[in-house]
Amino acid sequence: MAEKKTPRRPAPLKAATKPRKPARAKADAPAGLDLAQVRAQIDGIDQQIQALIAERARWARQVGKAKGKLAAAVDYYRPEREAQVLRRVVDRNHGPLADEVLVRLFREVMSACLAQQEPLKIGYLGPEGTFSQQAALKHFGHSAHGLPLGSIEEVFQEVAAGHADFGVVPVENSGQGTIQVTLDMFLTSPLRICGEVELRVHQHLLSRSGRIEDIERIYAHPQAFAQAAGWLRTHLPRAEKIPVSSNAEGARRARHADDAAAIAGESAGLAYGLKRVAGPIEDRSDNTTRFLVIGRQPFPPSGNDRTSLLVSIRDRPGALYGVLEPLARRGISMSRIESRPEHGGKWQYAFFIDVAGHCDEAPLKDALDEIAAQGDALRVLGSYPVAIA
Ligand SMILES: O=C(O)C(=O)C[C@]1(C(=O)O)C=C[C@@H](O)C=C1
Repeated sequence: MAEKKTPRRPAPLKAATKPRKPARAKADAPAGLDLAQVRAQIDGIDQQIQALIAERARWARQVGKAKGKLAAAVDYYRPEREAQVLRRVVDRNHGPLADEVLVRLFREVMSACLAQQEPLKIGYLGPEGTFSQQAALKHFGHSAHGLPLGSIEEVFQEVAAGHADFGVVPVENSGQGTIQVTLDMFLTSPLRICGEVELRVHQHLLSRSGRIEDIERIYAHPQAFAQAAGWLRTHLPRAEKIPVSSNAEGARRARHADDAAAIAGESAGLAYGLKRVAGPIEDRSDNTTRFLVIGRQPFPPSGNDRTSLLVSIRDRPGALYGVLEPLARRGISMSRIESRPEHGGKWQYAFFIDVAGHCDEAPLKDALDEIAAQGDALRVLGSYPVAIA
């Protein structure tokens, strides 16, 4: 039986001594081969790839055994290790496939290897076809089991209750800024951030008939209306805009009438049988949404990490300076700072701060100790690998 085979010892990694991304690793296949000969080459390579994937899967099982008896699938998941594997994939890549294509393939391989224990359960803002679902698949691969949920709050609740192993929630969009409900959930939730996902977001106008002249009302999430505001002003200035809880929910509603349309991703169009009227229609071509992976436990450093902090500051002169100065003095770069009103008191603010590094490693660890000693309430929301491709 395939499962009983003992995996062979792997050859040492050659990548360590290899210069980074030389112009071309191998010559192209010889010219002048006919179709059958080229396909024979591909068949041979497929056979090798398949054998190697099977061998890798057997080693991944061995890793599972080496971790000892663990209670659940979530205990086998190692985001820091996955990030290291994927960074090596990017470092080794000489083309012709793009880094993000190879990363996607290797994520799927790891997703399948991990699912041998038991698939991870991932909560996200549903229904089927949302960008949150795409982000969850991008990060955890198709072997994970998706749980579409009704709201961002519900994603937090289901992860906290242990019904989902992890959740994927949007936190900011490159054009529209913060998704405030997500940040506000961290004010009361004990959950940790254990990953981030960046997703290029392309919005499309979708409808049952596919004809722009039929459209009198448009369903979409308020963020999608904002991302496509310029296009809508030019092309459909009189259409009624109806906000809904997610773009996929808009697509679900728009499938029932010819005079309705939705703004959503192509996957929502496919899920609900809608035609594309126009797209992409986002005003900014680099439209990207950043998602956070939320879970119940912290993870060790991966070698290139980011840390999200939540600081509640007592009102005094220079209070924010006192938090930022220990970071700046150690040369720790800050990628984001955001203030939100605290639930506890009027005119009290909490600061969400993203910095480079892992909270268990110098120099960030020392800076955090110094900030905590000043008496401000400091919580590490999580240290996690910087998003890859
Ligand atoms: O290295 C591990 O700890 C594994 O379990 C193996 C593996 C992999 O397929 O490479 C699978 C799942 C983990 O999330 C990380 C890596």
